[in-house]
Amino acid sequence: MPHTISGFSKLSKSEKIEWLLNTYFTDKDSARALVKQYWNTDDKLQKLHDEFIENTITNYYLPLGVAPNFLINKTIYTIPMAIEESSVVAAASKAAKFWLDRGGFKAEVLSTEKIGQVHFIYKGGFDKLEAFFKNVKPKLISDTASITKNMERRGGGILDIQLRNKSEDLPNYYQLHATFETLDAMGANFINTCLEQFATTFKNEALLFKDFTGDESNISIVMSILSNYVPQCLVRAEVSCKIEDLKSKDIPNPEEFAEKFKQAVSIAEVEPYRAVTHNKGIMNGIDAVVLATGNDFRAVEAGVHAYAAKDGTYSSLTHCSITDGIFKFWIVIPLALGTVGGLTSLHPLVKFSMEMLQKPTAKDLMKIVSVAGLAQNFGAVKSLTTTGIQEGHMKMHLMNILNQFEAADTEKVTLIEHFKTNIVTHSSVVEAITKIRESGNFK
Ligand SMILES: CC(C)(COP(=O)([O-])OP(=O)([O-])OC[C@H]1O[C@@H](n2cnc3c(N)ncnc32)[C@H](O)[C@@H]1OP(=O)([O-])[O-])[C@@H](O)C(=O)NCCC(=O)NCCSC(=O)C[C@@](C)(O)CC(=O)[O-]
Ligand SMILES: NC(=O)C1=CN([C@@H]2O[C@H](COP(=O)(O)OP(=O)(O)OC[C@H]3O[C@@H](n4cnc5c(N)ncnc54)[C@H](O)[C@@H]3O)[C@@H](O)[C@H]2O)C=CC1
Repeated sequence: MPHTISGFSKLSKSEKIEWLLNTYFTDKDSARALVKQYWNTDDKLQKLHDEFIENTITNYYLPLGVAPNFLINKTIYTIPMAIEESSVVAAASKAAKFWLDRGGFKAEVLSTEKIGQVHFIYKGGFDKLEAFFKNVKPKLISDTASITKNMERRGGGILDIQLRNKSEDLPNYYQLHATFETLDAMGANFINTCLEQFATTFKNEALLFKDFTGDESNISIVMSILSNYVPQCLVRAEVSCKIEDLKSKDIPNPEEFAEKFKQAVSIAEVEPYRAVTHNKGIMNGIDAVVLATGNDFRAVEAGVHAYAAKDGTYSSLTHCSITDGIFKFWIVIPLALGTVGGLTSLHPLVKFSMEMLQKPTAKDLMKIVSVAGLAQNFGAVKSLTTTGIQEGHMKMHLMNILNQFEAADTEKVTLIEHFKTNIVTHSSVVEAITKIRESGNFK
């Protein structure tokens, strides 16, 4: 019967593993061997990974794939993608190759402003609070001088602090709503440190403000934290070409394709059930690059989906137009990314990815990630509106099914050949593998 434990965090790594094995596993030797099999043989490298998080017992691998041939604003990139799902890297690569001959991707950063808030409770008149805020605002800024000095030297720092009255939404609730420029850093730690200093100064100065009476001076700070909703940290990526230039092996009738593609995007703009899946397809590309470059994918996910719902209904992040014979397809998304800080200079494979991306600035990375999302969506919607998604997806997923059945290399060769001309479904693969095994040819 599993039991709880106190002081688990203080145990050594081996002790933690032994506790787990004794508590949950019947075949302890196999479980121990598995955990250890995933340790890196280089002890120093393993220690680095152990120390990224807490209570580490082993490593959890994800494949790192690459999608070549991305032409973005006249530069060619090979994009690193860390993802577990088959066909994503292939679809991105295929879309990159498709647009390579059609002018490539154009991307531009529209804005780079990050947001943080001090949430507080104030019991008194708003006029007095406003007067206090005006009075204390310069000190809020000056008290953070030691924190912001380096960021300001680089050209960033605190952009503004506003007082916001939210008391109609929640009794006595107000905010300091601050905006920041964090340049090549995602900025979470910088922003949170500034906010906590704002909170301290704000609370202390309120106690001294002579116009506050009674309860008014006793401001209660609820919390100070950055927002992962960054609608003023936006990037736009686009592809476009003449409709007739869409013609290719898979697109024999470009007019019909363009219309149907645009309809598919329009459906995702108005129908939330479709929009969620449409955007999931976009996030296949975005998350994979965000992960490969050591960025915070939870922060990106939360911010992107909030942006998709900004007009009150969850909607598509991409858009399509056909005007004067020109097919245009674009994405606008908020992305708070870093190319310094966080894991970016610690994880060896992140450093490798950054070098492959030609050492991007945060703005460069915003463009690359938005393009990965757009390309991914192009690949998925192109398949959906032509062959259907299963043909390509299952072609790539075939290897996973074969591995589930522990197919030998010889069996794989035969079955891959067989499925070049047959439809891949889970049951058709099971049937085929059973058949060749029963024939006794390979085992
Ligand atoms: C899967 C493909 C690319 C096959 O497409 P294909 O036409 O069979 O590929 P091909 O063999 O003719 O190769 C053409 C190019 O595709 C790429 N490619 C092709 N195969 C590979 C491979 N093995 N490894 C790496 N790259 C590959 C590669 O760029 C290659 O060029 P080359 O390298 O030969 O010069 C195509 O059918 C496709 O793009 N399908 C869409 C798949 C997709 O979107 N998958 C995402 C997962 S499904 C999902 O989660 C999202 C979804 C669909 O629900 C979202 C939504 O609903 O919107
Ligand atoms: N809600 C959220 O999203 C939260 C996220 N986090 C985590 O915070 C981390 C990111 O925080 P950061 O403050 O970005 O990282 P960080 O704490 O590593 O700081 C990066 C620092 O790099 C320095 N720097 C050097 N060159 C710079 C340049 N060119 N531009 C800008 N800064 C430069 C700055 O001093 C900057 O503060 C991520 O690991 C994230 O997962 C932490 C708390 C909350």
